[in-house]
Amino acid sequence: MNSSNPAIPDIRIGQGFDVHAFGEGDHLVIGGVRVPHERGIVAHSDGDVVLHALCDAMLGALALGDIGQHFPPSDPQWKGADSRAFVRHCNQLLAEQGWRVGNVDATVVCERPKIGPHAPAMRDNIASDLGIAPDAVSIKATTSEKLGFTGRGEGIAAQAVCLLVRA
Ligand SMILES: Nc1ccn([C@@H]2O[C@H](COP(=O)(O)O)[C@@H](O)[C@H]2O)c(=O)n1
Ligand SMILES: C[C@@]1(CO)OP(=O)(O)OP(=O)(O)OC[C@H]1O
Repeated sequence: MNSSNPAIPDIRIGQGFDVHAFGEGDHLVIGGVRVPHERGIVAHSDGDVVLHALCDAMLGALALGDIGQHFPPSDPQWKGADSRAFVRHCNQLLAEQGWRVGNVDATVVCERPKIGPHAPAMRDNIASDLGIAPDAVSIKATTSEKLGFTGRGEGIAAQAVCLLVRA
């Protein structure tokens, strides 16, 4: 238990989920990695579903709202934004409240592109932005067996969970 307040446990858990539609373009940004693709992404920012799900997991762990409340899609300053900046900002919010991320586990859902070859670079990016080891960051992927919007190749989804521990 937390030595300063025995009523507050020393761990918190958060989860996040995000979806973006495919649109015009020739690449996606996933986990901070530019992945060549025959479609682009429809989004206000760079549309990085993994990092958006991660931000929501981090914010959710401390009940700090969601990504749209911190970085409103109506705000022009986030147009085309690098979502790694959102992750670093969320990490700073956690640090200010005395928390750090213990580990992250994320799953990307899409038929294509193949995520596996890019997963090590995504893990490195996230680990670097959170100041934790790459082996505390897991990136997995699955198709949806050609079912639903991801199965039809209309878009991409990601979910993430993270554990927070006292800094
Ligand atoms: N976009 C994707 C989807 C899947 N993978 C990898 O392929 C494995 C099999 O996927 P199923 O949906 O057929 O179970 C999956 O476990 C991933 O390793 C991928 O890299 N990128
Ligand atoms: C990231 C933000 C930034 O304005 O916009 P989008 O890139 O459209 O992505 P979304 O997942 O809809 O999250 C909301 C916004 O915070």
